[in-house]
Amino acid sequence: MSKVTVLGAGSWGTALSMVLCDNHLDVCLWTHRSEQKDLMQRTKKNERYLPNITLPDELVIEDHLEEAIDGADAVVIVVPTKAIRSLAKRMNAFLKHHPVIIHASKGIEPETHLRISEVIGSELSSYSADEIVALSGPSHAEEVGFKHPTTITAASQNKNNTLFTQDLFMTQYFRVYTSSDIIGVELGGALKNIIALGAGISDGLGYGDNAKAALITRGLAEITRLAADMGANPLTFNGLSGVGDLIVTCTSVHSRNWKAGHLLGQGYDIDDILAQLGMIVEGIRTTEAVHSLAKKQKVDMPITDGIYSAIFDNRSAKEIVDRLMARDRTNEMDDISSILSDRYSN
Ligand SMILES: NC(=O)C1=CN([C@@H]2O[C@H](COP(=O)(O)OP(=O)(O)OC[C@H]3O[C@@H](n4cnc5c(N)ncnc54)[C@H](O)[C@@H]3O)[C@@H](O)[C@H]2O)C=CC1
Ligand SMILES: O=C(CO)COP(=O)(O)O
Repeated sequence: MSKVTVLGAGSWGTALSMVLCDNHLDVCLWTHRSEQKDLMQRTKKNERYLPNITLPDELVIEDHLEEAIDGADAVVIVVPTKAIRSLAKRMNAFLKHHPVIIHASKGIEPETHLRISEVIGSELSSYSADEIVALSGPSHAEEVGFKHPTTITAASQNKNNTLFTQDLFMTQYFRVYTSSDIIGVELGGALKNIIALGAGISDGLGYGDNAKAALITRGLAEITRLAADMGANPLTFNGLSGVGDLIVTCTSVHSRNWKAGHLLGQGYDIDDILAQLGMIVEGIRTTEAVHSLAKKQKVDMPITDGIYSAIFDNRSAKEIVDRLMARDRTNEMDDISSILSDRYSN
């Protein structure tokens, strides 16, 4: 039986551990807080991050990193992206063997503009980013915890590792597709959080479905534009980790990014919002990263610019929407035509 270790006992790490347990794997869930380990062991619940779900008896909870990864055939990293680099650094000191490394976190490092697989690959001395697998798609932990049908994509340059990951996670209620476009899959998962903040802002301002559909559609156009510029296949954005994740995050009551945007739209202060939610809102850090990345790449991202102004320059949500609506007139298909002609002109 394969041993799979999940690093990060938040909502997503816990839900993914349960999927792996359903596949009768030997699953170890690691938390960096010993009090959380004790509580989860005692109550068989992860009350703070995934309430109302009972953890399987066979799930092993661990708080020692070295013991958690010892002998694992696969290690699944699911911590907030701000903790990825330091965790990978710690892992590097303990890794004596070569498990398949999978990550399910969604973001971009603001200081380097690196994707998560690139950050992990840069810290693990015996790995390259090309062999890391990203698992990403429309998948709220709360629904996976209830075993509601969910689809997701496992992406890597290493085909064997994507197929291995598909085997590990595929269950009756959790369907895993594979892809070789890890750039598109990782960027889709990261960038949709910015647009979800925007969808929340729009709802918080009391605007309706027309405004939200506009944000989702024009948001898709601008995140596809940046991703294609970074080397992604634009068609990946028609898939689960593109439009699929955009829809679920912009429209679901479970989304922390949507919730944070909703409160911003209602006029609350960002620090108060984060304290109130008590869970990671990746879109904030990703907005910071993408604001500077888009400037560097000279890619036009008006919605991202607006969200950045609302969060980091204290501009009112209403002013941001007015500014977006008053932009120069344009042809709807201009950007997608130029992406396709750049990609297929040679
Ligand atoms: N919650 C969800 O439905 C989904 C989340 N994700 C992604 O998964 C990643 C993790 O998110 P969640 O589990 O939702 O977060 P969460 O906010 O539910 O939990 C975060 C967890 O990370 C732990 N943590 C914080 N700093 C840490 C550190 N330095 N070292 C180790 N552990 C640390 C916390 O103790 C907590 O257990 C994020 O990048 C998120 O975008 C992806 C898909 C679905
Ligand atoms: O990525 C997610 C669903 O696919 C989770 O989104 P939130 O982080 O906004 O809750």
